[in-house]
Amino acid sequence: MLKVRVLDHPYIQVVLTTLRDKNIRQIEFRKAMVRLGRAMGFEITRDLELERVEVETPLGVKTEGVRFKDMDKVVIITVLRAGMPMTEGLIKIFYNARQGVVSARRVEEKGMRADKTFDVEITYVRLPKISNEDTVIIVDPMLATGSTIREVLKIVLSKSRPRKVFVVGAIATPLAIDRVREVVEEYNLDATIYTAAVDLTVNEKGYIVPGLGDAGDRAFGE
Ligand SMILES: O=P(O)(O)OC[C@H]1O[C@H](OP(=O)(O)OP(=O)(O)O)[C@H](O)[C@@H]1O
Ligand SMILES: O=c1cc[nH]c(=O)[nH]1
Ligand SMILES: [Mg+2]
Repeated sequence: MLKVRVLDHPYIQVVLTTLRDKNIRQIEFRKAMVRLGRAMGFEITRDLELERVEVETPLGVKTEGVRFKDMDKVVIITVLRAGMPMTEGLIKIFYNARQGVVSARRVEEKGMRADKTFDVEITYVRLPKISNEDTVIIVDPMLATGSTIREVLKIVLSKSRPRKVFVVGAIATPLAIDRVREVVEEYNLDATIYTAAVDLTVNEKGYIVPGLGDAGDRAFGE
């Protein structure tokens, strides 16, 4: 089953607004993407299981507290290149995560097909071992036509069957959400999309509208 969580924390919405602003330059954009990743990671931990623990304070007194049960069962997979700054933020929260990368490029030269799909070129995949107890977090800020995330999900699922899959993006469209849902249903996954916004459309070139432009180019240069 697929859940979709639009993270409406004011801090997240403020950072998203910065990212949308066309006047923000490369370094500021990349730093904002790192902040977004960290803030979203913070919110995503609401969905992690807690367990009660007892600790003793320096005053020699025992007190009850909590810890995340499965913090050491998290794998973060970054979709290169635009996912890198978000991962830098997320890893501050999921500090024990093992990490993998999938290098994916939407083949924009061929254009978007009538059914709003792109060819996606996957040139490098390097994943750690993923067990069926792990939560896999896939990071790509832009879920536009969903062509890329669909291919990435299929690659990850061809090699593993994690307990949960979290897809983390800055902006998702309903079309991309539907394409993720198709894969989730095909593989009978427990999955959640976390996004800071849902923008309704893509333009004729497949860019999210209003969106924030080309996330990879804005963070790293055209
Ligand atoms: O949902 P889709 O229509 O597939 O589009 C989304 C993809 O496009 C962007 O990557 P891009 O191919 O521009 O690579 P980059 O990260 O290197 O810029 C973005 O980071 C997603 O991976
Ligand atoms: O709007 C979009 C669509 C795909 N990739 C991006 O970086 N931005
Ligand atoms: Mg790009």
